[in-house]
Amino acid sequence: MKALITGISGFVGSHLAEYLLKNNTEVYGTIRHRSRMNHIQHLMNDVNLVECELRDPFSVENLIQDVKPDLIFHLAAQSFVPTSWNSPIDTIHNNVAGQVNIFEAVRRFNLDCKIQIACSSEEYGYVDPTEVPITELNPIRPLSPYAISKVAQDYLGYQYYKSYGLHVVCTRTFNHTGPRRGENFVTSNFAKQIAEIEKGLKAPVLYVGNLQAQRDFTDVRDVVHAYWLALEKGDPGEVYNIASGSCCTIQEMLNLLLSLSTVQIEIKEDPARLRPSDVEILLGDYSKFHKKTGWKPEIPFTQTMEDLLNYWRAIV
Ligand SMILES: C[C@H]1O[C@H](OP(=O)(O)OP(=O)(O)OC[C@H]2O[C@@H](n3cnc4c(=O)[nH]c(N)nc43)[C@H](O)[C@@H]2O)[C@@H](O)[C@@H](O)C1=O
Repeated sequence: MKALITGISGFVGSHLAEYLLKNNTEVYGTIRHRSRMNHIQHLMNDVNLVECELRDPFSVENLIQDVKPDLIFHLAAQSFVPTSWNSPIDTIHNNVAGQVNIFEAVRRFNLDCKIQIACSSEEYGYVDPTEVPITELNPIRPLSPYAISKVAQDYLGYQYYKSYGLHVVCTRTFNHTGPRRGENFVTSNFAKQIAEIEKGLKAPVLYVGNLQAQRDFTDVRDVVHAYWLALEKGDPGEVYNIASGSCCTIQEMLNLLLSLSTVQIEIKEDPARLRPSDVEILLGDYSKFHKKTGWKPEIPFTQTMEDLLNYWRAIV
């Protein structure tokens, strides 16, 4: 079994590569010339890396023709919400064109393969507090260019399934974190600041944005297991929420991190961290996916946050 991971050098890509290798799957992954390889350095002898620019149809055609994967996990994306306000067209083009190029190449070469697309809870956007937990039938009310790009990816998956019979399974994943999470994202950003303060590398002041938002966090190691099951047992043309089924405010997540540290820290709001519009609450119902695959999250949130903090303690 040959699996292709787009964005293998990223946070989720590196965890998925580890998971697939343990499952005796041959792993191929796309990188770009400017990709940082630190997350997959330890896997270099076990995975096959292919340089590919997903925005370039020729590059993607060569990739699909050369690798001929049985499974594609399409993770590569511009995934940081604030960046999408600074460069909306770039985010939309990157995320949408990349996926269209993959679909078109698979279709044109008549490749018999299953494709998982990494969509997002951000697609739900504005959610009334009476509308939680969020099922796949909740309204889609995106609040950022990033969310729009994910809605487009999501609906393209449905359209290519209906129009051409491509085996596309869409996962709408809620927030996820764990070791190697990029430092821009809130859990990692706070954990890194704490690790730096503990080492005396930074004054004991932790900068924050909106602490009232509520998010549903799953461990990345549970998420990559879900992606595997999505292709093993999920139905093509279907959408599945991947979530933990509980949520906390960002303030509560911060309190948990602070409780794992011994240093005294002052909290300060940094206005630059506030967004033009923030999704207030995301709390997912993953029962559709559970019924289909038996998946449920296994790793407790406290464990995830402890592992994340220790990850930063080891590298700052
Ligand atoms: C499912 C979805 O999950 C992620 O999107 P996100 O929820 O925007 O993730 P985040 O970690 O940037 O923010 C979470 C919340 O935390 C608030 N917040 C407070 N203070 C800071 C702060 O200092 N930094 C950041 N980044 N956020 C902060 C911020 O305003 C927001 O309410 C991506 O993986 C995305 O790709 C995806 O698909």
